[in-house]
Amino acid sequence: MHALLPTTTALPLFDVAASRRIETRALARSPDLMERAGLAVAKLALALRRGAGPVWVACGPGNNGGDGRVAARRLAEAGVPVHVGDEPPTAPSLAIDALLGLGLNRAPSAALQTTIAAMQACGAAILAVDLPSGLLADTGQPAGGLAVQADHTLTLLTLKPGLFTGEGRAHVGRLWFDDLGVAPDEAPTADLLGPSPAPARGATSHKGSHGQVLVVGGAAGMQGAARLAARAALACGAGRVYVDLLGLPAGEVADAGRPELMRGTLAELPRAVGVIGCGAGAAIADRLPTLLQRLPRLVLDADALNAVAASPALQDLLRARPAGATLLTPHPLEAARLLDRNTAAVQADRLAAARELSARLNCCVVLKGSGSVVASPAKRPAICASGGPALAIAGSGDVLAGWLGGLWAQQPDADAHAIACAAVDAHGRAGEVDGVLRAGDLIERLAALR
Ligand SMILES: NC(=O)C1=CN([C@@H]2O[C@H](COP(=O)(O)OP(=O)(O)OC[C@H]3O[C@@H](n4cnc5c(N)ncnc54)[C@H](O)[C@@H]3O)[C@@H](O)[C@H]2O)[C@@H](O)CC1
Ligand SMILES: Nc1ncnc2c1ncn2[C@@H]1O[C@H](COP(=O)(O)OP(=O)(O)O)[C@@H](O)[C@H]1O
Repeated sequence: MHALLPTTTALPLFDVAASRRIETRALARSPDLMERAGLAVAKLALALRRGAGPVWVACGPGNNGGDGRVAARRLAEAGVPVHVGDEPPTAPSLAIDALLGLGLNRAPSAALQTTIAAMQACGAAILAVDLPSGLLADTGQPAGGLAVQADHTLTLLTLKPGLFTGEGRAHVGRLWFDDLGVAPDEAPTADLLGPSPAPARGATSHKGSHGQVLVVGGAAGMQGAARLAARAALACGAGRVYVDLLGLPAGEVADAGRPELMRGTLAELPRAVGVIGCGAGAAIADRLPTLLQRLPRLVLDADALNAVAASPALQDLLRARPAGATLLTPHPLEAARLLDRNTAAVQADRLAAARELSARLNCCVVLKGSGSVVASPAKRPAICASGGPALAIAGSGDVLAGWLGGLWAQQPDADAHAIACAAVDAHGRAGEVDGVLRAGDLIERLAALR
């Protein structure tokens, strides 16, 4: 058993169906899995309980409750006062949520809701067994809108996608993992991202070795977005970064605060990585057909995505591009527009939405938000484990778009999926601070962690 985050390596994720298959095969070899699960819960409970009061174990009707009952027995054997039941004891030293795990298949019943509310109000920390009760393991959504908000979750046997995306991070608290001694024996449903190495910079390299980025955006009044993207690409290590600012005459300086940035256009830079759409406004729609047909590698964000959503012709152009050459970075509302549905429907199953969009448009898709999802046609999707609410700021998406472009410029042989996985993880790690960041500070943190 160990605390899981931050992870230093990529890890496999398994949805409910895959977890059940792995569990079934493991049970045939080792029928004592529930004993192991309960023992692991008891050990963690011993470390987490505060004070001399009883450990309250709330057990549900299935095997999740079975884990809880084993944990209660083990704690009692260790001399700890234990209370098993739906109502809290006086002054509990810890509450163990063993109501519902993988078997959750509907909104918690009224009786379970009462127990969940009592647990939430009992004054002790909550340790959830496998999953916070009420949280759907595949999507990270609370079934029927209600799920335990745990202080700790000890997940068992497999890591499930819903612990990391959707509302998962708001419910799991600190995440612990015990594989119960079982090595997964099938391919994962998705990968949990770990850090990727920064692109190498050879001793004799020069700026021409590190690629070019062309940021197209910045309509009148929105130049900041394009400049943030350009500054991020520069900080990432791209050799030369140019901006085509739609709202500024060509002779005007690219960015007075960053003299390293240059003005440029598609005609001058036919091999650059395009970062298109940051602060671009509606004018980008007319530019997109040429950009989509000419630039070999493209990152589309913000207004470029809205233009694509509104135009079947642009969608056809996207589909016609080679595999691995295009990266889309929608937030949930932009993804909803692209999929012609509402934001809640996208959030209800983020993995599925990202996969569907990537298949429809033949692109790598980064569906942003807590637990960003990276999906590409014919590839296993990935979920970002890093990041937090400090990233919920204006311009943080522009910084991501620029970082993606900067990374891709330096790694011309990498496909969109690999670039997306590396950049999204780095962006998240740079955003792990208390309080809030400003987008400019985020760029500096990204550069420092590079
Ligand atoms: N089978 C095994 O040996 C192992 C099972 N494990 C545990 O078993 C859990 C899965 O067990 P189960 O498949 O029995 O599933 P659960 O215990 O999660 O829940 C299934 C039961 O809850 C009921 N239920 C589902 N949703 C409900 C709702 N919203 N309101 C009220 N009742 C609801 C179902 O009708 C069923 O009776 C895992 O999460 C894990 O904790 C682990 O111990 C690992 C080994
Ligand atoms: N609570 C959060 N946890 C993790 N990442 C977050 C959170 N809120 C925002 N982010 C990340 O911050 C970025 C915000 O992008 P976006 O919504 O496009 O912002 P903007 O348009 O202001 O640049 C995305 O990469 C998103 O995943």
